[in-house]
Amino acid sequence: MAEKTEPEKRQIKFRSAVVLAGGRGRRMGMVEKALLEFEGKTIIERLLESLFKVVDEVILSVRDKNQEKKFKPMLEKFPAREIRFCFDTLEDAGPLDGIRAGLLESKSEYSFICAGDMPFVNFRVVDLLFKKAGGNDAALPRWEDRKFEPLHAVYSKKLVPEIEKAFEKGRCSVLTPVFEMQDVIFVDISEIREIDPELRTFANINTVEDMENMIGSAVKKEKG
Ligand SMILES: Nc1nc2c(ncn2[C@@H]2O[C@H](COP(=O)(O)OP(=O)(O)OP(=O)(O)O)[C@@H](O)[C@H]2O)c(=O)[nH]1
Ligand SMILES: [Mg+2]
Repeated sequence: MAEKTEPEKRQIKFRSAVVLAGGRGRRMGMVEKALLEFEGKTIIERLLESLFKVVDEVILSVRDKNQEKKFKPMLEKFPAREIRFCFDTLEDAGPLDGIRAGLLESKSEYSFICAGDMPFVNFRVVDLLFKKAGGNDAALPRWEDRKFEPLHAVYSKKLVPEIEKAFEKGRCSVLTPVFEMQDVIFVDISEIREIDPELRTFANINTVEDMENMIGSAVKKEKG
């Protein structure tokens, strides 16, 4: 994989987002995490409100029709927006199968892909990732210790054939196909920190404790 530092500037005109929601929420006791509510709003509503500031359509990547039914009522809050569902083809294969379904459903060459348990995704960071991805294969946030945020990144449809190859080899890790692409742009966390100093954009809710901490910090912010 070649690392590019100077991205070719090509503007992406139509932008899509794929929100992954097909997980089982095992660490939280099998709850529908995206539909968890705090301060009168669900995580998914917060996420969609932010995303629609910078994308033209959102695809909700769910397991199956049964799960779709649970999310349908929420769509009424976004009557003027283009929101569609896509469905997994494998059972419990994890986010990579949801990403494949989302990219295939997407009308755009480029999609921002994120987890549905991220209530504070920052639209300015999403905008930055789209700008970096234009003309390349992906824009992926990279931490100082070289860890990545593959579930908060922009990908082109070129990822789909790489996902197919990964599955053929029995690999389900999201990063496996990403690193097979040629032109992946890395966006250093320091650049994202300039937009979102506390990096709340990456916060995701995996446990009851995460949820309690998030509510606690929201209450503190209100008081302070
Ligand atoms: N479409 C789809 N999305 C998935 C699948 N597995 C996980 N995801 C989503 O990928 C994101 C990151 O996964 P996790 O944070 O581990 O969520 P989870 O799988 O529900 O939680 P745990 O069961 O506790 O690991 C979440 O938004 C999940 O909904 C899957 O098989 N299909
Ligand atoms: Mg998570």
